[in-house]
Amino acid sequence: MASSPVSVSALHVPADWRDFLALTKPGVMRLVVFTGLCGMLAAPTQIHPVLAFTAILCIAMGAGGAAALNQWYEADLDAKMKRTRGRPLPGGRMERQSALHFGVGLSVASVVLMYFAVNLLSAAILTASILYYVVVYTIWLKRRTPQNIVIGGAAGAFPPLIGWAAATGQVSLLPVLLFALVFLWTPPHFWALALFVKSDYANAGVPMLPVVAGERATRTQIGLYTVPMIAAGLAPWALGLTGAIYGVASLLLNGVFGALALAVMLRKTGENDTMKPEKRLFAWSILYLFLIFGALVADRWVLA
Ligand code: HEM
Ligand SMILES: CC(C)=CCC/C(C)=C/CC/C(C)=C/COP(=O)(O)OP(=O)(O)O
Repeated sequence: MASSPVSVSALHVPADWRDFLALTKPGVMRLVVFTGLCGMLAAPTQIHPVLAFTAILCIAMGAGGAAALNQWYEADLDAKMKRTRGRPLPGGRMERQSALHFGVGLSVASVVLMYFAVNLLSAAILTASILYYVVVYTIWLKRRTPQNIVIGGAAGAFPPLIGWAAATGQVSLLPVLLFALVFLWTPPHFWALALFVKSDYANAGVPMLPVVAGERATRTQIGLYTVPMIAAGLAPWALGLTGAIYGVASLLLNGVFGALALAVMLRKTGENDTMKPEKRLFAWSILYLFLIFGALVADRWVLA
């Protein structure tokens, strides 16, 4: 595996537990873990609480380990971006080797524990998502193509499938629709952010869509992905796989998402633009996913 060229500041402060925690990207991973938990709770079987806890712990460890490996590989990029230059590696608080050992250790432990404590299928999908994030997205696509997050984004869509597979030992239509929802949600989620941190990616030479194809094309793509995302969000209800709680929540949440995405799509950026609609869409994308997965679980448990 090729390692990336690194130019980080000289080590000055030794890493402590906070730096290892930061390597797991806890802000992003709480939603990843939440979608995994909801996938598990929406399944039509009741998993033993100890097994459920173990499976969620494994998803958190796997996602955290993959995030550490992502930062091990791209410490050079992180050092060039305002948003990421304070991370433990570019900040000079940790050796790359430590991040590598931590990332590999957590990832391997998560899969082994999932296999022995839960089941083969959930361990296999967890392995696929870790490899997908680290190898397909981080190492292969991120520096090469503006489609990096469309193809690579599948990594973040696996957790609901993992949760479902942990509870049932199999995969069916509903978790596949949840996979599709997160997969189609990722482009509007990320490109809304990329529009207002465009210069960071340009400085680091990362070919994100607004840098390579421009703002206009990015706004159009946000709109184009939002349409099938809304369809995937409504499908569990439209196909009769969920009840009225999910149906009503999904209509409302997708309606707001559609309106905010349309506002971003139709806009032209002016001088000294504060990018409020883009920031609003990005913030809403996160709340949206928490709420729609929460509604799925409420639907299953309240109407049960
Ligand atoms: C390739 C796909 C994705 C890319 C490139 C991406 C990129 C980003 C970036 C750059 C940020 C802002 C910086 C940060 O807090 O780290 C962010 C924030 C966030 N992302 Fe994503 N994201 C992707 C997929 C996902 C997925 C699948 C989830 C969850 C299911 C997710 C959940 C979040 C959350 C919760 C935040 C806010 C973090 C906080 O408040 O600290 N993202 N994303
Ligand atoms: C179970 C399992 C392995 C789940 C993986 C979850 C996953 C792939 C999440 C992707 C979200 C994420 C951290 C994107 C950041 O992109 P980036 O790395 O380009 O962001 P950066 O610029 O902040 O480093």
